[in-house]
Amino acid sequence: MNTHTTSRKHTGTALSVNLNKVALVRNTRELGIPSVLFAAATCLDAGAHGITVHPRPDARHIRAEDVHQLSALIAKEWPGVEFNVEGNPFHNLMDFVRELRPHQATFVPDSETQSTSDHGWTFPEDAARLRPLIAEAKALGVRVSLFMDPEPEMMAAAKAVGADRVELYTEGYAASRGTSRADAVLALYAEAARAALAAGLEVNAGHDLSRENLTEFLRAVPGVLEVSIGHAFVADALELGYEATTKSYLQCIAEAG
Ligand SMILES: CC(=O)[C@@H](O)[C@H](O)COP(=O)(O)O
Ligand SMILES: NCC(=O)COP(=O)(O)O
Repeated sequence: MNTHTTSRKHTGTALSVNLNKVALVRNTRELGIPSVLFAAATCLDAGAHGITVHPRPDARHIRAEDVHQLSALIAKEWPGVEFNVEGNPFHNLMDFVRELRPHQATFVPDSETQSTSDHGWTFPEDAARLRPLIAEAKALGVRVSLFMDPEPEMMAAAKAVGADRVELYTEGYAASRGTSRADAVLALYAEAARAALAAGLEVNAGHDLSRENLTEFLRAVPGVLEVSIGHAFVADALELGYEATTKSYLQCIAEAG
């Protein structure tokens, strides 16, 4: 592979592809397929702006060697692409931050055994223990994003502990669509984003975003710099392939204006 120097400069929201579920399928046999690296290269070739992984402590999907290999691949072949590593900073995430210094670390308050991420940080309860780890990651040159529920009143506290960004946990939005609460829930996400921006934070979003709900979300919620999408993306890629799926999600972002 040669170095891909095509500019990754873009306006609007960046698409970061989460490869957890490629690794989940791979891990069901000892054959090394589907390849996480091939998935990353193909999605990046198709125009994705970044790669996200969530190496959980039980290595149910993304393993430590995946994180190291993706970090090396992006650094060597994709200088303009962002690598976002998610995890609980009180479990295994800081080891990756210290060793690999990814562009971004997304702090997620998951327990070691929970089936998926299902809540954000809370303040003031989490502030004292988060502050030094956020400072350490930033001192290493790593942008820190805190996984947060859409709670406008929590955004100033997220800024106060040193976060650069918040990632709005969007499962609640996805689940509300088609219900009587849909408009109110989407309005809450917009209010949370405005509160984050007013506090001096940048805004990411993720969890259960899909081709069905992405454009509506980005039209309603201001200032979203990055969406990280994995489960629906990989499901779509099983039917459409990585290239067409990447281009389809980029089109959803473009249609948001
Ligand atoms: C933090 C978050 O919402 C997702 O990024 C997370 O990576 C999902 O984890 P699973 O892929 O293990 O469900
Ligand atoms: N931070 C969200 C993410 O990376 C992927 O979440 P999902 O699309 O797998 O739900």
